[in-house]
Amino acid sequence: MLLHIPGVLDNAQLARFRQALEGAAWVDGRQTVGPQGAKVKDNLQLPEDSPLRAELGREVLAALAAHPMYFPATLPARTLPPRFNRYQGGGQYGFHVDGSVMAIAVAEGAPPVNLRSDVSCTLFLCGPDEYDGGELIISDTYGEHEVKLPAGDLIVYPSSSLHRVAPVMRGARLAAFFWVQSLVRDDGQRRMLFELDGAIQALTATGADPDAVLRLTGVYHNLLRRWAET
Ligand SMILES: O=C(O)CCC(=O)C(=O)O
Ligand SMILES: [Fe+2]
Repeated sequence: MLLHIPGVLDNAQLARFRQALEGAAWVDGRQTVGPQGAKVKDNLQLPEDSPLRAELGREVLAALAAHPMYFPATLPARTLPPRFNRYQGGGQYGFHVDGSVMAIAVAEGAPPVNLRSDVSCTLFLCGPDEYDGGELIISDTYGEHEVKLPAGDLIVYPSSSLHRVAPVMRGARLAAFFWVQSLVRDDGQRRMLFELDGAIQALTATGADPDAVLRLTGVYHNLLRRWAET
C-alpha cells in the first residue's frame, strides 16, 4: 500500500529542522548500504551517531505518534531511528530494494535487536518548488509511481518494492527516512485493516448504529489478533 500521510510536521517544526540541517556536517550516504546499493547511491546523510540525527529523529517519532493516520497505516512494532538525507548537484539513488533485516539499538549497553523492514517511509522536509527532480519513484505491479510531496508530508510504501530517487538537478532535497517492522507483516492484510479502520471511524463520525459499529470493531480486533506478530 502506497499511502500519503499529510501534515506530519508543522511549519514551525520544519523551519527548525531546516535550520539545524543546513548547518549540519553530512557524510557520504553509501556508509549505510551494502556493495549493491553503493553502486547506485549518490547522496549525503547525517552520520549514524550524530546527536542531531538522534534529536530530530525523536521529534519525528513523536510527531508520527501524534498523527491519527500513522498508527492504523503502519501498525508499528519496531521503528528504525530516523535517518536524514540530502540530494543535490545531480545526486540520486538508483533502483534498489531495501535491506530486509536491520539491526537496531534499543537501549544503551543492550545488544541490538533485529528489525524486519515491512514498511519504508520518507518524510519530505523541502517543498516541491525548492528543487528540480528528486521524485521518489516506486515500482509495483501497477507500474511506476512518482512521489514528490509538500514539506512535512510522509509517504509510506511496502519495503518489498523496487524504488529509486531521481537526480536532483537544482536546489537540494532534504528528507527523513526510516523503516518499520509492522505487527502485520503482509501488506495486503495491513491494507484491509487500514480500510476497515477508516470505515469504522467514518461510521462512528456520522452517527451510525452503535451496535453495528461495535460488531465491526470486533471484527477489526479479531483480524488483528489473528494476523499480528508481537
Ligand atoms: O530519499 C528517499 O526518499 C528514499 C531513500 C531510500 O530509498 C533509501 O535510503 O533506501
Ligand atoms: Fe530505499
